[in-house]
Amino acid sequence: MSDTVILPAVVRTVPSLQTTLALALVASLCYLLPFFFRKTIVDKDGNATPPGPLLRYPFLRTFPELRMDGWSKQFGPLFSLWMGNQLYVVVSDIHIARDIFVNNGATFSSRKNYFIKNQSILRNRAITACQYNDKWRNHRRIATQFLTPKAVAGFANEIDYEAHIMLRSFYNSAAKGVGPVCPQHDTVRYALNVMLIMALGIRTEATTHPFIDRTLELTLEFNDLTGPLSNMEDFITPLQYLPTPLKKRGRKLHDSLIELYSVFLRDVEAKMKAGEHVPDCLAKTLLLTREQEKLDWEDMCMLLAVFILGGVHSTAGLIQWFLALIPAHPEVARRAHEELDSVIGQDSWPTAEDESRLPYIRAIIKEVCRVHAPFWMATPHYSTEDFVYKGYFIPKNTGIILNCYTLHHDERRYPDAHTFNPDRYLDDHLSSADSAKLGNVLERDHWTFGAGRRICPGMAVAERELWLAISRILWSFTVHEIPGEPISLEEFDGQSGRVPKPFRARLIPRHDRVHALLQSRDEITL
Ligand code: HEM
Repeated sequence: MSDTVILPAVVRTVPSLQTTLALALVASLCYLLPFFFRKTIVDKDGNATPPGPLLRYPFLRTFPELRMDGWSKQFGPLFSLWMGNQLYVVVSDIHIARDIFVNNGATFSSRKNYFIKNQSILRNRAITACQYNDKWRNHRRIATQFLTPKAVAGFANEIDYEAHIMLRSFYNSAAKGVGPVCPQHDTVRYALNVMLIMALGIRTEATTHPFIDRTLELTLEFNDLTGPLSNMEDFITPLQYLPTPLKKRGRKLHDSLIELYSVFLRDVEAKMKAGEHVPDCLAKTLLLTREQEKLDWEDMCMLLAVFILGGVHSTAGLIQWFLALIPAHPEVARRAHEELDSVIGQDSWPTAEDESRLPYIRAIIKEVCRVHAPFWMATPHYSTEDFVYKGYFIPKNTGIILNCYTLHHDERRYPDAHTFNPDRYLDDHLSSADSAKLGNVLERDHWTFGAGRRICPGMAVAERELWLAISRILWSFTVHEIPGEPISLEEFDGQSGRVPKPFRARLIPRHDRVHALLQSRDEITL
């Protein structure tokens, strides 16, 4: 008998090494590709999510609005975008914006629970990080008591005074028009003081006050950690379990915010207990109503913090944009000066009440807001139900982006949109807050303050600050570039909230009354 072993048939069918590797590769690709490529979701009636780019972009952080603008032209005014595991729908048309954000606000007014911004830093507080729930309603109502036009009018003297002090500081630091002015610090201090007065009943009485630097440090850190589309950690869940540097910074920022605002809150509390006078401000209201409103200590600190985080760089940035733009537009400055000289004259300067008499200056401010909206994609909203819009499926838990950049450069609404041209607003007599309520969305001035139920509650105070600052700068000075120091009109990339790159300018007093008027008030302590 032969010793030959006959192998069973099954052994002969074992795949070769190459085949095994190929199969493993296909299996891995099947598993991995969905992490890199878009997925179209279809509802039970066959409606699919809007079209959009093929790849997923969890890293889209620098100037995402320019990418969005390109995609809106490629895929249409309602397109979708995947950031890692998160689907976004991007709205780039004003009619769709009204339908989604305003008419269907019940579905599109929540916020994504971002890991860094909402869970780590703000801990679902500070209004902006609250989901669409009773807590958000409650916190927004409490803050709004200080932000309605009527409430803001109650702070008229204080805001007027802070505008005066900012102008005086420009004048003094410019050595009466001879030297250069670097407007960053004074504009930020102006907006900061207005927020501090409303939130805490205090102001920084010196330009070198350490609180200015500390607040700015924390605000810039917040801006850096919380882009409008946010971070990889928000879109790639496993990263949340790793000790990433961003995670550490987020936690540290949370602790720093609580620590800083606790000091102020305790101070107000101590004064109230001691029976000392505390001016009406948010902190006082919070302490008086904390039980009735069911507020914990972190709720109160974060409500105070959001006045500074939301209301300082946004407003200051727009004033800086105005100062950066105006030297390049002498014709605009000339017409503004003509209007001021004929309506106000040189014996006094513009007040809040003069706004309706100075339509060209109001138009300049609206145009600055349009051309340099600090939040080009507002703050994305989040859907809480499945929704079908004109045959497109928008699933529950989709991020909704208001693409302000594209809306503000729509040639049908803003002819010659890339040109700075205040004339386009000459017939617009409304405040931005009133304009946002217009039934005809084509007449809304701009979308810089967002839309729908989440629209910026700080509009009235921001508009008053912008008005007093810009009308008075125009009344007091002509603004010039310094020879050899061209002012860059490039956006400076704070992740959330764009300001110009730091620059210097010359502010030359326009007439003899400027000196006397600016020196007529001194710094005070509150
Ligand atoms: C020119 C200055 C300002 C600009 C351009 C601005 C812009 C915005 C934008 C775009 C949003 C998001 C809106 C949306 O989700 O649709 C927002 C929200 C918010 N803003 Fe402002 N803002 C400014 C000033 C202020 C001021 C002075 C405050 C003062 C407290 C403030 C407080 C807030 C708050 C609390 C939210 C969150 C609202 C919510 O989620 O319900 N903002 N702002």
